[in-house]
Amino acid sequence: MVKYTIGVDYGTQSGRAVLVEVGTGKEVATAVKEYTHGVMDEFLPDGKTKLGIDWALQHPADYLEVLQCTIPEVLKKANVSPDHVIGLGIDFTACTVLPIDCNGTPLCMTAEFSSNPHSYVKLWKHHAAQEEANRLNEIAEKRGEIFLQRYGGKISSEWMFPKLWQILNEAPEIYQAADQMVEAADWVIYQLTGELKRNSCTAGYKAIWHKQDGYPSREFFKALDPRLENVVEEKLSSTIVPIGSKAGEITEKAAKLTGLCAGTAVAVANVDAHVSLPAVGITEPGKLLMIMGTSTCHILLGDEEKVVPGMCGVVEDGVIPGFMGYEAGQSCVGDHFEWFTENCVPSSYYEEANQLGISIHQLLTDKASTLQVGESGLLALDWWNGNRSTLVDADLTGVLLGATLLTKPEEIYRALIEATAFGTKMIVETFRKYGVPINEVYACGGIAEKNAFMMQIYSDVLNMDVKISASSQTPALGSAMFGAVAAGIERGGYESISAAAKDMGGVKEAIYQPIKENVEVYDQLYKEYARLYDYFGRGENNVMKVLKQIKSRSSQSNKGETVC
Ligand SMILES: Nc1ncnc2c1ncn2[C@@H]1O[C@H](COP(=O)(O)OP(=O)(O)O)[C@@H](O)[C@H]1O
Ligand SMILES: O=C(CO)[C@@H](O)[C@@H](O)COP(=O)(O)O
Repeated sequence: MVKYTIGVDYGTQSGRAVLVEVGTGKEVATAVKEYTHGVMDEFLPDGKTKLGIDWALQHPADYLEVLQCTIPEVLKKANVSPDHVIGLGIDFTACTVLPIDCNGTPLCMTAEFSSNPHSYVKLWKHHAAQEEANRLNEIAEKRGEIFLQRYGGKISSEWMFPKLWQILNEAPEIYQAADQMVEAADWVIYQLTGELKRNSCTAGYKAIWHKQDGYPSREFFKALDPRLENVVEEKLSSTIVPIGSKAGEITEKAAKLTGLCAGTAVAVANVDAHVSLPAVGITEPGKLLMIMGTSTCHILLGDEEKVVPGMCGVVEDGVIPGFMGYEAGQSCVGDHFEWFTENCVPSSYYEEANQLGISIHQLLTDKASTLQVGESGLLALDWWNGNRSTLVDADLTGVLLGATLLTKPEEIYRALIEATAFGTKMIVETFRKYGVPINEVYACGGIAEKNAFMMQIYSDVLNMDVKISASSQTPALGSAMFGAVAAGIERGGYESISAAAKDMGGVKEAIYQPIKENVEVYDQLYKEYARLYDYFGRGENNVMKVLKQIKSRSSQSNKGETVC
């Protein structure tokens, strides 16, 4: 009898489920659910409570809706009975964190706190804790905290402790009322199995947890703020469980929600980027995977723990047990293009796209692909949502250089694509410079799937072959594979994620290869990009931060509305 496993991938805008055949990795059915509340970056669901600059929230009810809609849909589409499904795995954006009470209820879903913005899920790209991150980094550096090295020298404002500290500073009542602060990934597993177990991947990459040393010391937290001295015991106390293990089984309640059988094995939660590595078949060092969507994450295995400036983190067993897992990232990739299409493209382009029956992205890509490398005279810095690696600074902003009265939308679109490719090259060069080899490059995610022209640019800029994941739902496939590992051999699954990767992961046959003439021009453009990167990013010209301060002051004095 054929067995199946399900993976659910929680992205920035939607959640997707895929039903996969165990053994072959064949994706039998997929279903997507856009989040009902989307990303809340201006107002709470009441439409009145205004959010501050750089806020980004989600609503946890949307996560349950994903389970409720997509799992029955894939079972129905594939005509598969739930008792043929042996396991379930999920992956999530991270650090995406929420306060819950002692029953596991999110504080934003209680009458008392539903109009308090700090009670909601702080999405990975919530960047309003930069001040806390700056203070944390200063204090950690002064105290010579060695954990800083494992995070490239800086803790990002996207990660757990800056976000918790922001809650404590701005809404101490929420901090007090929270029984636990949890990654959304772990909260969903809690809803499925009835047990709160924290996964070692988010704990390691996002919450400064180390397999041997645990969390930073009480003294460190006390030095940040005396109220944080016992943050670990008070707010993060539940068990940390290694990825690749079983979290529990579907409860009766979760069976009603999902249509799965009670008792189905559920894997410990994982992160969307990290879970993708085995799904493209990577189980060894030297192979960099770019997970390209709203943002890009770069995941790489290594044999040794090296200190690489500006990486997001190196975590033992963080991706595949037995290896060091490295992460780096760019906070703004697809978001960059979305912003551009929503704000800077004339209606005539939309009309043309409509007439041709293609998306605006496709139209701009088609037009951009007729240009020669360097023809537009434009160069951009890809910091529309800050810089995650290698500068770790959410206060950096975008730059477009070289525009004239003749500049066309497709030229800017292309410059934005190139900027993201240059940003990736900077990351690749930094890893290599600090002793972490990168010999091959792979890509997956929405963009790797949808935009061939962009992938060719990456190959040209990196001057390397780029291989593409065989799956169009790579994170979900990776999660499904972890689901099969949670089920174990006795239920028809796998003993390890490496064994599952051999059978179920892989890449497409077609490979993007660098085009020599393009490589030469891109080398010149990259030199200029690297100069701008240092100039604006390493303190030579702090104009971006000055502008941000002025913006913040002006917007606060502008209105009488509640601004959080
Ligand atoms: N053809 C395209 N080329 C480049 N970017 C695209 C294209 N189509 C959509 N995008 C961008 O891809 C992003 C969504 O990526 P996807 O991988 O589907 O989701 P997520 O990041 O939520 O997992 C959006 O930011 C969107 O602007
Ligand atoms: O930061 C991480 C993983 O560490 C991602 O979850 C985050 O960049 C969001 O990913 P997406 O762009 O939504 O795929």
